[in-house]
Amino acid sequence: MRTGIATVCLSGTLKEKMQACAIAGFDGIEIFEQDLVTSPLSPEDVRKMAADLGLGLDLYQPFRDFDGVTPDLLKANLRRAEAKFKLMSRLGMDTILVCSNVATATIDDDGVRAEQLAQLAGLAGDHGVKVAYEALAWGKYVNDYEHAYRLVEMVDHPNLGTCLDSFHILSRDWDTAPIEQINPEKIFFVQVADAPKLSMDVLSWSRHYRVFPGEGQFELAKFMGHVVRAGYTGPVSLEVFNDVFRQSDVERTAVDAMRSLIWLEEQSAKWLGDNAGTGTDGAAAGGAAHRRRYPMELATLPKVNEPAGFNFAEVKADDTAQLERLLGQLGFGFEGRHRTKDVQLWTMGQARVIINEQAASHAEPSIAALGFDVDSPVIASARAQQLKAPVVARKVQADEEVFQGISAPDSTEIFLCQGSPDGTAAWTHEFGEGLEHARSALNAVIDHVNLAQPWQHFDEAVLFYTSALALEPQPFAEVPSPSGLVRSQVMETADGAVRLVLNLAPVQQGHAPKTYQEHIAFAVDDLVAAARAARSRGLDFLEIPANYYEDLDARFDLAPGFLATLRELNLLYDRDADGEFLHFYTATVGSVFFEMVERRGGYSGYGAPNAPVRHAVQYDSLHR
Ligand SMILES: O=C(O)c1ccc(O)c(O)c1
Ligand SMILES: [Mg+2]
Repeated sequence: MRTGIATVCLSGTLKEKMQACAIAGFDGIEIFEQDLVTSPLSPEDVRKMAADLGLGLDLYQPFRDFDGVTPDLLKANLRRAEAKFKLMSRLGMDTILVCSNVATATIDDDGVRAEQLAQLAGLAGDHGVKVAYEALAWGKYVNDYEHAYRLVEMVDHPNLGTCLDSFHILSRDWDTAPIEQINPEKIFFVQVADAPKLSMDVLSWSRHYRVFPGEGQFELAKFMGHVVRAGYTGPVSLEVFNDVFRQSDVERTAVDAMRSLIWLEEQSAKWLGDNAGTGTDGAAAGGAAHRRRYPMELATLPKVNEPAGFNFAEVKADDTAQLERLLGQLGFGFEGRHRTKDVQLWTMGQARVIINEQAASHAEPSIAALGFDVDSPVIASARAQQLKAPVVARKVQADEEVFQGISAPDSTEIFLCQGSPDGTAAWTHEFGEGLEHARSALNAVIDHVNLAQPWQHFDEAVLFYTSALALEPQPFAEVPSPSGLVRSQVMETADGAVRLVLNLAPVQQGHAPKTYQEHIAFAVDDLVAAARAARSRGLDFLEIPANYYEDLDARFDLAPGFLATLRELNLLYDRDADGEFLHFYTATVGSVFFEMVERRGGYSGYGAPNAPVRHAVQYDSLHR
């Protein structure tokens, strides 16, 4: 698959964008006109720079408001087009994108449009240029890709084809199957963008909220599957208008973009494999053995299953005393220090927490690393590296388990660990030599981990966990807090064994105390007993206001004794059709706090209705 990206996706100058695209490994780029017009580089400079960087200049765009106009306007439009064709020859480019008219069209007649597009194609032919006509979702008369293709067929000129843009097609819910009926020679270009499903006007949605494939909710593998089945072999190019990406670090965004295409390529191949025999090549029915080969080559990745569970969580601090005290009060047992490193192991059943003492001096406690149980750490690591995840190096001694580590977008270190059927971890014997192990009596597992994401890396994180770790993004929620709305995105495995909650913290204001916090939640069988035991050990609970319990009673009509227990122990409660959820939070140390939960029945949520209470109490304790 030939990969591409439009310069409009990125921040910086044209030169910076081109360099970042080359570093990220793109085959080619689309030059967005604004980037050239505002550049000090001459077209010849750009042409040379692209050649030096090994980047193809695959598309010049956009050329707007051409078709369906009065004769006067047509003349002016042809003159404008000719100037661009001449410019393209200086750039060494041969394909221009012409979008359907959104502003100046006054004649809604396919005959007239075809006639005008024929004149454009003729002129383009004189200059060796190919015109890719794209239906914008908000085009005045042409806003459907099938309509755009009908016009291309009517004109029937070798220099006129169509551009398929996944956003314009999927935002309007157009059926993608008919793409397979398009003559592949008439598909001059394919653009891909994902987006969250929002209900708003399509132009604003397109100009601000597009994201890279895997970061939104569009069925892009299916879209691409139809494109591949049509027989298209040209560039598959990202065109993502996004307010965040346009102001983020250009090299990093380019890598995020490349990751999305590598992942999309794999997912498209998978879709084709899973849907063999369902398309126009149905004659080949019979499944993978008879799978037809398509002219576009799709690369795949090392395959991984979703992780089976958390192997460990690691918190890091300069002064670890508070963390040790909290874990002890929760019921964790100290399993000793590592034989060669300054780290401690604390366990409660299968919940393993490492306290890392190697933090920079004065560093506040924070979540530093997560370990996941995978089938094969080597294969999972190979996959992550092919998806351009940065590798984390950790020193190990000869006889110690080697962890395969990658760095998540928020810098949390992710370790791919060898899972075991009974949930134990082989590396624990490296801790506490000669120590009488103070095993905790409680049976517990890590239930979920909640990580605060920097605003500029939120979408990148969703793609990272989706593509590298096979976690599934759930529809995101917005949780009100005193410092703003917190966007909350659950990423989890189908069986719920791994649950990660990504929170987009409100932007920090001035010198206000750090309001975003992260936590690790442990699931136990009997939360009330665990809370009583923790209280007897002096645990500092997050104190829940009385108003909360009145509201809870109004909503759920709880037995008075049960309500009194919840109130007495600062427990929170939720219930849905599947079951019940009880939980409590500890006070925060640095940016970390802990949660203990009990899931009853098939409850699979996170107590989302209680999240605003937690945010408000935490805010209050920071501002007291
Ligand atoms: O928003 C636009 O105007 C615009 C321009 C060119 C494109 O290819 C596109 O998809 C959208
Ligand atoms: Mg487009």
